[in-house]
Amino acid sequence: QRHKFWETQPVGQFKDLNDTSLPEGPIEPPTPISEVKQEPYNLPNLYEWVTCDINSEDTCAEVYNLLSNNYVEDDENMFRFNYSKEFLRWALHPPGYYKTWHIGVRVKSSKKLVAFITGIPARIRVRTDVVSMAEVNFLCVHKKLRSKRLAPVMIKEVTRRVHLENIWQAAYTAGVVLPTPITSCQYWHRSLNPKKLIDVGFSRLGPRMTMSRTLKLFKLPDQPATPGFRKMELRDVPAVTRLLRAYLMQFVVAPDLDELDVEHWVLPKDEVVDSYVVESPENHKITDFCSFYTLPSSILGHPTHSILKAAYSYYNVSTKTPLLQLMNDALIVAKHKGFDVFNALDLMHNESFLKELKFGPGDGKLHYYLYNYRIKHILRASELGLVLL
Ligand SMILES: CCCCCCCCCCCCCC(=O)CSCCNC(=O)CCNC(=O)[C@H](O)C(C)(C)COP(=O)(O)OP(=O)(O)OC[C@H]1O[C@@H](n2cnc3c(N)ncnc32)[C@H](O)[C@@H]1OP(=O)(O)O
Ligand SMILES: CCOC(=O)c1cnc2ccc(OC)cc2c1SCCC#N
Repeated sequence: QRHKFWETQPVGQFKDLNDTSLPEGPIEPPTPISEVKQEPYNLPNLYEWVTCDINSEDTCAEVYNLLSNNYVEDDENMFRFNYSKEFLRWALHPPGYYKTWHIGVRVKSSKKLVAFITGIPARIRVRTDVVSMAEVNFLCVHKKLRSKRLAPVMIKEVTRRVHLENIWQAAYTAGVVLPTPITSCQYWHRSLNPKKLIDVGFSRLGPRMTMSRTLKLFKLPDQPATPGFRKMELRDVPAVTRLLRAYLMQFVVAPDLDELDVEHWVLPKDEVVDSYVVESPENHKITDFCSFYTLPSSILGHPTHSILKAAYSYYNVSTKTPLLQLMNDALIVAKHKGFDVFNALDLMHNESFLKELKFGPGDGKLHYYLYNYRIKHILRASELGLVLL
């Protein structure tokens, strides 16, 4: 089908899919900063650009409300992501972030926030090439302003502002197929609170399964099984950074994280991100770690349940504890914290534990994209080491 906007962009085009003569790497060269468009793109007359300061409580609340009412819903409109304000502050303020990459659109007269898009800087390795990129996320147009070609303007504006910082590549994900995915991942879900998932209509009682049999099937121990399994602390950052850097080297695409990045992205933050290390009881070495982030969803139109508490598998490294046991401990602590479901993508080595730990496949796919960077062959999900929020 015609992608009138995406066909104009430096991204892998469907028509080039089998052309193996095209080299891997940047599609277009950088341009001199002086040649980058200095002024913002034109918006339709009623609207104006605004740079959103997420540190401002009022602005953060406006962004939260826009996303809470207008961001991504599943195909059956059962759920809508409900990123919290503290999560948004975490997601948008990594080391080296640019305020100017947090872009809103307001109605000139009412000042109502009606659209949003963000970028954050990241070093992403593609094979042996470490590239400075923007991770683009939280693209949202108010439901009342859909199908007016606002999204391409939002995308061009964030691209322009990223170019002004001499960055020429980006990484992003979407539930929709666009030109052209570098890989596609499947979501998997592990029930922690099966009764609630059945109540809301996400899960159904299996054939020949009673509710009590179902509760028993998903029951988890009260405590983790691994000796030395404990919450990650600031003092663990150097060891966890070493573990994570070594582990991510095996993937074709992965973030290049230093200690400051690990401190920001992986250190526990209440109601945002949880992380655990295994400290070997005999020599006190950190041998493994696991992490998951908190992303609730609104449950749409349900009489008694309004919020789904979902944990999302983030980065996990096992060097001594079997990954299966490490992830089962993650399920145990997530259940203990009151999550209803533990979600994971089938990237990295996740396939090795999904079925055995009673995850079920979701019906949604998550497609990964690079902007202005061609990959010769589409990757297997297991070659991907990048989790975007
Ligand atoms: C060097 C730096 C480069 C930085 C930039 C890198 C690229 C960053 C790219 C962004 C990454 C974001 C990642 C991210 O945030 C994670 S994916 C979540 C995206 N947000 C949502 O799904 C929220 C609910 N939906 C909406 O708000 C609207 O439907 C949106 C705003 C999605 C589209 O608004 P609309 O009113 O429904 O549609 P029009 O304005 O009429 O525009 C139609 C055009 O938009 C194309 N479209 C639709 N959905 C898209 C999507 N998710 N990515 C990219 N493009 C998307 C579509 O293919 C068509 O183009 P085509 O005609 O060529 O097919
Ligand atoms: C119970 C399992 O489903 C979800 O956790 C969930 C929750 N909220 C969403 C909001 C928007 C949405 O749009 C694609 C999907 C969900 C999903 S399924 C895909 C995410 C995962 N795992």
